[in-house]
Amino acid sequence: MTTVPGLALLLDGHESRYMRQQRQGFAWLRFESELEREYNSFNALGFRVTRQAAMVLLILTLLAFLVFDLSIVDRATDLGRSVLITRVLMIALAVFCFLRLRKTYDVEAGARWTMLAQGSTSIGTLLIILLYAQGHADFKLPLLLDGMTLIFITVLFPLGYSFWNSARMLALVTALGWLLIPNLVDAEQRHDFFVQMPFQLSVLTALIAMRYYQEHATRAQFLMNGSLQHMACMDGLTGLHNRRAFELMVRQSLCQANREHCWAALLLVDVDHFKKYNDHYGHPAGDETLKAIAQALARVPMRPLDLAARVGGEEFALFFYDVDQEFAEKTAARICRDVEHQLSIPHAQSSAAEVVTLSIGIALTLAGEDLDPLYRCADEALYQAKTAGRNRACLASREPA
Ligand SMILES: Nc1nc2c(ncn2[C@@H]2O[C@H](COP(=O)(O)OP(=O)(O)OP(=O)(O)O)[C@@H](O)[C@H]2O)c(=O)[nH]1
Repeated sequence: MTTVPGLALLLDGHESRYMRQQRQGFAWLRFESELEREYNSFNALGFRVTRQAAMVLLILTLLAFLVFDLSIVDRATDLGRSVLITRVLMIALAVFCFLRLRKTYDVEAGARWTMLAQGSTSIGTLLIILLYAQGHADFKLPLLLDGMTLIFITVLFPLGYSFWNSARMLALVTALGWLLIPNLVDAEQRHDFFVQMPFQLSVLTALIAMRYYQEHATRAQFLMNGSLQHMACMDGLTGLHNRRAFELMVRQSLCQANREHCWAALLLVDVDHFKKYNDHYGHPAGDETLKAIAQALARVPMRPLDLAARVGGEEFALFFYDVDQEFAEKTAARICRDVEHQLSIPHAQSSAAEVVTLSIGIALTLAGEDLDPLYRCADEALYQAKTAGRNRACLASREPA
């Protein structure tokens, strides 16, 4: 599988796991474990409607067979009764599967359910094939295998089972079918059956090959979607979240903070005298400095809802969930210190220090607050930090709600 050159170029240095998987290839139709789980839920959602439609079709077909059987089968005989009982059981199983499919949205439950569904599909398929052969034997009809092929198409395509699972199921069902059918039919039908076997084998191989390419294409589409989504949320220069993704995630976290009655802090971080830095050292050096600062900032958020993002040219933002004023002030002071003393990037034109420094505006949430007023407050605090001499953090003074 080749990667799309344009995307690879854009993601230079910040390769997403989707792009990495695309580069590594997936000829065996398997991704690394976390991505595989994500793909399974993507696939399950994609096939939800077709699976349900296939089950409805199956139920209707079985009902039609039942009506047909009721008109031709002699209910007084053991065979007649067993045919009807089997049909009713198959309809009950199909209805049960259909109801389960309607309920199963989440993948964890789906994974447990898939094994049961695949097991019953295999048994159901084999039963249908054997009943079909038995029926042909009883009524002395020529034994055609296209019915079997139709069932295989259903197993391979609309049910959305993975390539490997459907290939295993079909291999097992075909082997058992080929083993058992010759014992159910008479010599003439057995002859028909053996004549048709090579044809059926080639049809089956072609179907499985088609399923392989279909799954490969679905996986490629999944990786492409993931890459594009990743790119839409990521800043190309630094690899941090971009402003759009940051705002989206912070808004969600603020809703959660309101529900859980906890505090959150927004830190707006701005590089001091960056225009002078660019003018003096050149734009490429400016880019390298932004990357180094971004790397330092990316190490600060430690918990799942904490975030670091690049929200403007030389402006970054940090969000911390469920923290207090002391944490926010200490963290901001530590960031300023680390960039000044540990990164220690020379800045001959700065009035704040001899190295690149940061100014930070801190704002803590008030109850029920949205991002916009919080952002404005952090921006005002940042302005205070700038006017107070830069290379420092200022906390926005706020009225409690
Ligand atoms: N190298 C580089 N420079 C950028 C990038 N984005 C924005 N800038 C520069 O960042 C500079 C920001 O300058 P100003 O907004 O005047 O702020 P400043 O010079 O940092 O001054 P203070 O913020 O007041 O300390 C501009 O010169 C922009 O060209 C970028 O991606 N790479």
